[in-house]
Amino acid sequence: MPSLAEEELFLPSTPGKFKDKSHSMHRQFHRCFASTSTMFLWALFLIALTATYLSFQSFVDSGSKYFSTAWGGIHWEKQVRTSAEIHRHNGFSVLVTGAAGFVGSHVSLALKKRGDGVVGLDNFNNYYDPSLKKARKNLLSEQNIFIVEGDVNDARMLAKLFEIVQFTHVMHLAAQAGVRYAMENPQSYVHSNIAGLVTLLEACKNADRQPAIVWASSSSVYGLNEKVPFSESDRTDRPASLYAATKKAGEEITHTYNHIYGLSITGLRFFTVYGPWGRPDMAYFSFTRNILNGKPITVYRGKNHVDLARDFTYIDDIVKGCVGSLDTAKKSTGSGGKKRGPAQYRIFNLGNTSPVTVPMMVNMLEKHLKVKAKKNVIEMPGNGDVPYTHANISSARRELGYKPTTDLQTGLKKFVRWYLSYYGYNPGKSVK
Ligand SMILES: O=C(O)[C@H]1O[C@H](OP(=O)(O)OP(=O)(O)OC[C@H]2O[C@@H](n3ccc(=O)[nH]c3=O)[C@H](O)[C@@H]2O)[C@H](O)[C@@H](O)[C@H]1O
Repeated sequence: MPSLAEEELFLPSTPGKFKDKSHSMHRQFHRCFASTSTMFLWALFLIALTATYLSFQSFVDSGSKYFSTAWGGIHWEKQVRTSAEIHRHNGFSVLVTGAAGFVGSHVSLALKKRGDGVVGLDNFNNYYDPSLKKARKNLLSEQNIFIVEGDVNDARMLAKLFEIVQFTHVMHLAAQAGVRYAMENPQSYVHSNIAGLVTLLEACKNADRQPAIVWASSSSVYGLNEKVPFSESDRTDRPASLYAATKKAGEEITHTYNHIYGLSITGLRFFTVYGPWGRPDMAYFSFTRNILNGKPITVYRGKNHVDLARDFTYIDDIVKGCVGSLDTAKKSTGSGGKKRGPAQYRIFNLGNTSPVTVPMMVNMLEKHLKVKAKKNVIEMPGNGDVPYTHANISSARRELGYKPTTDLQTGLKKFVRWYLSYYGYNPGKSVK
């Protein structure tokens, strides 16, 4: 029997009307039944809702599988195969990720020129003007280098590429670059530099002939290290930006894949790479644009009015370092996900070994552009920047034959010449 309190709960809300007890119990049963079935229906509804949400999530997560029609098909496979063809004795077939990027496009052209097979991969994202990436793509296409449009997070697409081509090497340059942008869009760094790296390493480790991997780390891993010049054995456990932290994480992640699966790994710590076809987000590039447009530039300065300095490194020198790394990389030892012996693991600084202050760099630009800059000098905001970089390159010199030959003055002259030929002297034209 229901208690009074329970009974009261089921009393009709309309007061003043008499109901006999059996009638009331019958109604209670009905109400009880009705409420149980309502709850059941609600539960069903919630389950259906959760299932719909989860399947939508996985649909979105594997977005490129469903949204991208940019890869696959007989014609696409033929383009990949043709692009990967080797045209020299003992040549390589290299998958270059980030091939429509600054360093990626230069490295791809250098490899193709000497007869290696090159297949590019790029997601053409809009971190900076995608039309510049398309222009680089056209440049590569003129040299018969095909760039697959896709993301390194797309495991199915990578598996397909490895099924079509037995890559001897992977030059992994796809990344979310930029030190300060990490505060605006932290997730993009995790997506490309961590998740994307792992997806790529998984594909490499599963390949039946595992490729040797050379990939782009960064000088930013030295973070708050004060010992100069920076040597590969220096501390790298105090990153100053999320960008640096993801690159440092990349070094640890590649180490585990080397250790567990026998992948041959070479990590290259690039020092502020600049030159023709460069990245519009970098200071030398955006300063050039602003100076030509008569707009002010913001020059950061360190504590106590100390100028910031960078070991600016010219693109052609970096390309030589990349190619030298590929040439000296030993084979991976595993196959199909199984390690068969210890594999090579290396890290090199690729810098210029002669830091130049940012105001000096601006002076050089003014000279080449023949225009005076309008400078706003402000104290460096706490946005991930480090005051000074300087590479010790003795390891790269010894093991890769790396020897930078272009000083900043000469390199900026070449950059300005390219900039003017590409954009024209066109004040008012905006470059993203
Ligand atoms: O070696 C690296 O690992 C990194 O190099 C590059 O980073 P950075 O060395 O920071 O280059 P970059 O932005 O050109 O700033 C140059 C200088 O100008 C100063 N700077 C910058 C912007 C500005 O508006 N004003 C200014 O003074 C700024 O404070 C700095 O002192 C790559 O972008 C990065 O992807 C990564 O590869």
